[in-house]
Amino acid sequence: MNLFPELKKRYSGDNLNAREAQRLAEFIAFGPVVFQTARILLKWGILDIIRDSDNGMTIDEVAKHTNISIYAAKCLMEAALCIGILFIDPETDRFKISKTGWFLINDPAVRVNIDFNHDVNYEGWFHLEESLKEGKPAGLKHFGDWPTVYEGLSSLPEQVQKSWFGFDHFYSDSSFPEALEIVFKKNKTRSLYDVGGNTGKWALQCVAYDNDVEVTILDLPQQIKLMETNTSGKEGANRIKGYGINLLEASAKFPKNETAPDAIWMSQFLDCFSMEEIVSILSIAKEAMGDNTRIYIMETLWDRQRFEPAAFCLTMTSLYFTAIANGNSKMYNTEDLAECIKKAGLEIEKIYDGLGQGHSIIKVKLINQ
Ligand SMILES: C[S@@+](CC[C@H](N)C(=O)[O-])C[C@H]1O[C@@H](n2cnc3c(N)ncnc32)[C@H](O)[C@@H]1O
Repeated sequence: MNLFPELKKRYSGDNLNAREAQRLAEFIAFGPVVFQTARILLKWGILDIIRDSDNGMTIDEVAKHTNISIYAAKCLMEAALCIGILFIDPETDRFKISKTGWFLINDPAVRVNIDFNHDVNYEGWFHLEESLKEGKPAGLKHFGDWPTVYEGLSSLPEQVQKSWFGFDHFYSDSSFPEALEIVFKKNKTRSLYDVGGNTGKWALQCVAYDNDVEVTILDLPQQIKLMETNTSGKEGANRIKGYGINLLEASAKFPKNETAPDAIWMSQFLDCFSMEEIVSILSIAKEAMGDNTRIYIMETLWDRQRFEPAAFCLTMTSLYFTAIANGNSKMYNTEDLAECIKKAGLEIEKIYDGLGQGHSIIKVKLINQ
């Protein structure tokens, strides 16, 4: 595998000594309670008050300030010590926030991931084994009886929707400014199909970027309704059209206008499908392309991450796709997507890396154009 340098360094070889390896194995064994302890420390504001204290805090002080029992404070804070969220100042014997605690409080990506994992994934991952064996999202059952999470998105409980969209938007939103430059400045785009356009966030940015841009959002019919409510009355919304479609249906076709679109945009979309389905969707897209049309695939490809924690998040997120989303898709690497693009009879023209939180854009054209 052609990994980016930091990943290659980290993932080539077995780099821990025996004691570190044993500790990591126990960290894994207690993974669920490590997660819940950290989440509760954040939710109850315990990490905040310790950070804001002048000189750290004792267990009794935390119990008093947060109105919890000394027993609860002791359990949480002793566990936090061993997890590495807190440390004891050797001079004062008081608990202080570690660097890891600081990231838990301040890193927006960590907060989004905690909410996503607690509200959307936590219970579903109990069914990961079944999902892997059957290629079906067995962990989705407790939310509803849909074949994939996408049919259920608009009817998920409010808090679950909030965390799902928070996760989805956090990653794509931060890449949109650079993506706009690539799609509209480096390439002359006037008409764009936004495939899997979701709530219309990208489409709104496209029409605001340039007064001549027209966007058609292709998404599941129930999602199009949500998008229309979300975009209604906003600047340029009259240049956004919705097109309800299930791209997994055999008869699915992109809308056919007099001229082919300049751009077909797929952001965080192809990761919702198996490789076989991706080939089929790209083949459908190909039918709608003209010589000058380019497909822009924006994905967080885990092998192209500059920083290892990002690759970690992405390979873990793959298992959300397994247990909750659809049972057959993942966060892909470059090789996988390149294979699908080739099988669909298309060609990679260029790959732009390092957008926002670690997105790449694969620009795709018809062969020999
Ligand atoms: C992960 S979201 C991506 C949203 C957005 N493009 C972004 O970058 O934030 C995937 C989108 O694909 C849509 N989708 C999933 N399965 C689909 C299907 N079979 N046909 C059409 N759209 C689908 C979902 O409704 C959802 O809006």
